[in-house]
Amino acid sequence: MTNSKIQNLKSVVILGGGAWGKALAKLAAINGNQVHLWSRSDCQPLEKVLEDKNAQVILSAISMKGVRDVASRVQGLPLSPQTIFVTATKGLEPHTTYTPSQIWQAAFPDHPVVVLSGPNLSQEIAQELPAATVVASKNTNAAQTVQIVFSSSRFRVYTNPDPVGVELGGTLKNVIAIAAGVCDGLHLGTNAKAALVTRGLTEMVRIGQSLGAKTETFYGLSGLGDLLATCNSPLSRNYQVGYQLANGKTLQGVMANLPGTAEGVNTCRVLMEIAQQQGIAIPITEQVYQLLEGEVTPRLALDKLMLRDIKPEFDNFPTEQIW
Ligand SMILES: NC(=O)C1=CN([C@@H]2O[C@H](COP(=O)(O)OP(=O)(O)OC[C@H]3O[C@@H](n4cnc5c(N)ncnc54)[C@H](O)[C@@H]3O)[C@@H](O)[C@H]2O)C=CC1
Ligand SMILES: O=C(CO)COP(=O)(O)O
Repeated sequence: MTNSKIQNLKSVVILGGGAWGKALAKLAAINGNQVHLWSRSDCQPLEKVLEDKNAQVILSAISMKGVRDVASRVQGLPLSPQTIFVTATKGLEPHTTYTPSQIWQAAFPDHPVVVLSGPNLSQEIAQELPAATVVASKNTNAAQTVQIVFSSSRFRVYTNPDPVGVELGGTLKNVIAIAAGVCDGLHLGTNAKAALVTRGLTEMVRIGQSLGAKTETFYGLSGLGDLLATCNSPLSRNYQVGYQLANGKTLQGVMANLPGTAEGVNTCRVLMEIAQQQGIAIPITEQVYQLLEGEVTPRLALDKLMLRDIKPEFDNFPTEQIW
């Protein structure tokens, strides 16, 4: 290894020993970084791990429901002021509607926070199949440091200056993936799936714009890229939720047997709060919400989407400039 490569090696602590935490730990370790994976079932307490490891990078792959709790535990610990926080969670906090990076940034206002998100089904990454992702931060140096930690011949990492957009792409697509699972579970065909995913992207952009994201980001890896991966793979837990609901299972039954976390279920509820507060039209999300609440059947949800008022494809289309 060259001297400059050795200088770039980091002490990395990964919080969360689920499917994604394990896959990311493996990616950082193959580059020679010193990696410690912590999970709440470990015998070593979090406080002891962070004191011992003197982490330069702390990455959280905790599911949404645990993020605030873990961030508060880390908050009281003595860390180097240069420590970079990376968040790989794809969810929204109920009631506050905060994204994970907003929780980490509020807990550590003087530290750089980087979002890592992209089309990254962990089982494929664990099998060492090629994939690409995005690391986004307002702090360019921090994003570049994290890019080096994870980049390899099997994992291509891009930087992006729009952390909100990157984080929301990974979060919002989970709800559309539930709808895509329903679409496939009902055998509605390729045309229906294409329409659903495309209109789903429109909803993601609308919400993203209202929350301060850049529209272009949704057409990149962390938006469209992750939407395509998750809506087309039975490896996605969110897709599985929709698929099994379409096959007559109850939400409770599906969740009881799901391997790991399907964040889209909680995200859908939070999105309904945001959309109602801000008057944003999100018809697909609304039908997913009603389905999850047991208020409609998959077939009725489909009919309600197909029979909405007819309208132009785009809001505010600049017709005179085009024709
Ligand atoms: N599995 C995947 O393919 C990918 C997952 N993600 C996201 O990463 C996050 C984690 O996903 P997975 O690892 O798949 O889920 P998982 O269900 O396999 O693991 C979740 C982890 O969070 C930990 N956790 C939950 N609450 C906690 C608390 N209060 N205190 C401490 N730890 C707590 C669990 O112990 C577990 O280690 C989710 O937000 C998911 O959307 C992102 C990209 C890919
Ligand atoms: O985010 C993911 C792929 O990028 C994982 O999707 P699921 O959480 O639906 O399994």
